[in-house]
Amino acid sequence: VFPQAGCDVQLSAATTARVSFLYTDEAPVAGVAGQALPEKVKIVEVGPRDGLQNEKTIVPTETKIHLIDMLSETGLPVIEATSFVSPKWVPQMADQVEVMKGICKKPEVSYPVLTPNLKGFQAAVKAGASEVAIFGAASELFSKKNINCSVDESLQRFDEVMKAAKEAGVPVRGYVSCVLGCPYEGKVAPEKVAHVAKRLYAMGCYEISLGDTIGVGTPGSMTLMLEAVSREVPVSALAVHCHDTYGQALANILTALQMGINVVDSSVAGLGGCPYAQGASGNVATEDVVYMLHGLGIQTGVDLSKLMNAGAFICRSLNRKTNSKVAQATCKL
Ligand SMILES: CC(C)(COP(=O)([O-])OP(=O)([O-])OC[C@H]1O[C@@H](n2cnc3c(N)ncnc32)[C@H](O)[C@@H]1OP(=O)([O-])[O-])[C@@H](O)C(=O)NCCC(=O)NCCSC(=O)C[C@@](C)(O)CC(=O)[O-]
Repeated sequence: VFPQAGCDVQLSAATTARVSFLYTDEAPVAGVAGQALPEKVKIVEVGPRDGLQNEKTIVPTETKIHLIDMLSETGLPVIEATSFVSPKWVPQMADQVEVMKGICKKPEVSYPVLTPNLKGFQAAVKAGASEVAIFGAASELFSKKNINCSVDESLQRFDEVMKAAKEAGVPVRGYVSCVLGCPYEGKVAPEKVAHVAKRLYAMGCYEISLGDTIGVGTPGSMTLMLEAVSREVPVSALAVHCHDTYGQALANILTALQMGINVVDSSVAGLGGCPYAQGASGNVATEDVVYMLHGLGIQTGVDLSKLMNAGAFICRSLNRKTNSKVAQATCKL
């Protein structure tokens, strides 16, 4: 029977034997169709922020803290913890200070937070954040809806954040949303994405995460977009951030890996969606990304079993089913 709200993955010995292939990272495959793949991939877990920001009911702060603490035990190197945005715009993130102060930070894990402007940056640093992310868009209308300013105005605001971050020695990641489509403008030209990515990189962002905010991309559009962006920003500084609305996220990620990208954003249990992109489903599930990468013989450092327990915990807490295919399959075995 499929449980209503996730399932616990404390497997019996017999079941473990049947599903042990799920946990191996010793698969021999080094490439697909002759394409070189990276040996290691850095996974940026965005569940506590991107995953929860769209929840209609306010998730208790203790639940958020417990989720982050569970994720910290999985071997994930980066866990985006919360965002320092206006509580009027995203009420779910209003407890950002309590979350930052409540989590047990592990020295080997980074806990970046979103900061749309200088006010957010200053509050984040005060709350103990040692890494932040700024978030722009390749689409004018999305920029307006999401952060209430044009793309150019947003870049000016980010410049202020970058200057303050440089002074404080805080590394900054940059997001570009709507890289493969916009909920308000439709198709987005790869050149627009490349332009914003280039500006963020030139400002000093150490990594640019390319967001398929509404999950409409395919390996074809992903290839064209990455070709354009990689003419302006080194591939080694790019990450992909795929929502799975059309079920294309894993295929798109594999395409990105084949093009030399080795940083992938994902969300435990596939939680999430963007409050300013109606109908977009969550990020690709971290469990599914880890399963695919380990199956390709690519190291992530992530313990899939512990990750699935974190996914089961948050699904139980939110009283919903997991969106991870791997977690669903394991529950059925
Ligand atoms: C950017 C603003 C603040 C502009 O919002 P605004 O209304 O234009 O800002 P403002 O400067 O005019 O200020 C209005 C009020 O907000 C306050 N304020 C101003 N800044 C802050 C701040 N940092 N923290 C707390 N409060 C703030 C400010 O103090 C003032 O308060 P009041 O005087 O009315 O009481 C607003 O639009 C906002 O918070 N937007 C956040 C939207 C958001 O979080 N979206 C989701 C994240 S992006 C995403 O999910 C995509 C991504 C990253 O995952 C990648 C992908 O999938 O594509």
